[in-house]
Amino acid sequence: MIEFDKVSKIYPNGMKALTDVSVKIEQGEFVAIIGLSGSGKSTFIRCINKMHDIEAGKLTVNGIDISKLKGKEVRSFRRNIGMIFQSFNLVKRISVIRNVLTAFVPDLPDWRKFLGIFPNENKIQALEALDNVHILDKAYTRVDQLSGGQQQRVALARALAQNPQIILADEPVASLDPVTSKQVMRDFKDINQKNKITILINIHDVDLALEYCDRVIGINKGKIVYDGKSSDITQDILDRIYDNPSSSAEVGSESHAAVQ
Ligand SMILES: Nc1ncnc2c1ncn2[C@@H]1O[C@H](COP(=O)(O)OP(=O)(O)OP(=O)(O)O)[C@@H](O)[C@H]1O
Repeated sequence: MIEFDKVSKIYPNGMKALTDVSVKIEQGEFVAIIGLSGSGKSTFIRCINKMHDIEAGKLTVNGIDISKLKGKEVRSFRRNIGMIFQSFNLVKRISVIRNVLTAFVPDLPDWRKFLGIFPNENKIQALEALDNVHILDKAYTRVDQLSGGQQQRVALARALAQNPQIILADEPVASLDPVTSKQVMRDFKDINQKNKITILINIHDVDLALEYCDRVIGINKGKIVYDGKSSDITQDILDRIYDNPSSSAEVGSESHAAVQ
């Protein structure tokens, strides 16, 4: 379980990005974090894997108070958390499988790291992860020959190969076209249901959030203003989350309806 208890995050420049945030996320949930640009969505998910330290409150992950973790403990804690970025964060000039294999590097003895030789067991795990996201046929293709959607699937396979309990995804579909975005969201959903991995996604596309995620957390100026089922979201709730509702925040707005 991930538990925020009155968590506040203040950046060194004095910007209060999260204020008194309290929320619990159970193992196996699929949660969308929505809100205006700058509302604190990335900060929220990045605090969970300690990419950002918190200034007040308590943040526990599976009972561990993460503020207390140091050095090696942080690295081993992060092994349980896969991170996906909008920009994929892959090494473009090497093959898909080698990118996925990087998930195993921290556990390799130095001689293997030095020679870049992975045990067969790791190769099988990497291929299984690629199969899980329906991209096994691209295992030996160079990443720079793949489309954006395929690259995001490789990033997802790399996260899966870590065998994580939690996946944090920071705007994973923001740079993808609408059709590919849906495919990638479906992959997240499959993984969530099949492997019972907790998935938290920051997402700007409200329709995608409502279609694929079970729970929505709405953040406005660093505070949670909605936390509930996707199916309970109404236009009034979206207006509260987005202050000044724009077309992008409307459920089934024309721009999104066009892609369905
Ligand atoms: N490293 C930083 N130093 C100072 N302020 C920061 C830093 N990172 C984020 N902020 C500020 O904290 C607030 C929350 O930022 P955050 O990136 O969490 O928002 P967001 O909702 O993810 O935005 P977006 O949707 O644009 O990615 C913003 O006002 C932002 O300018």
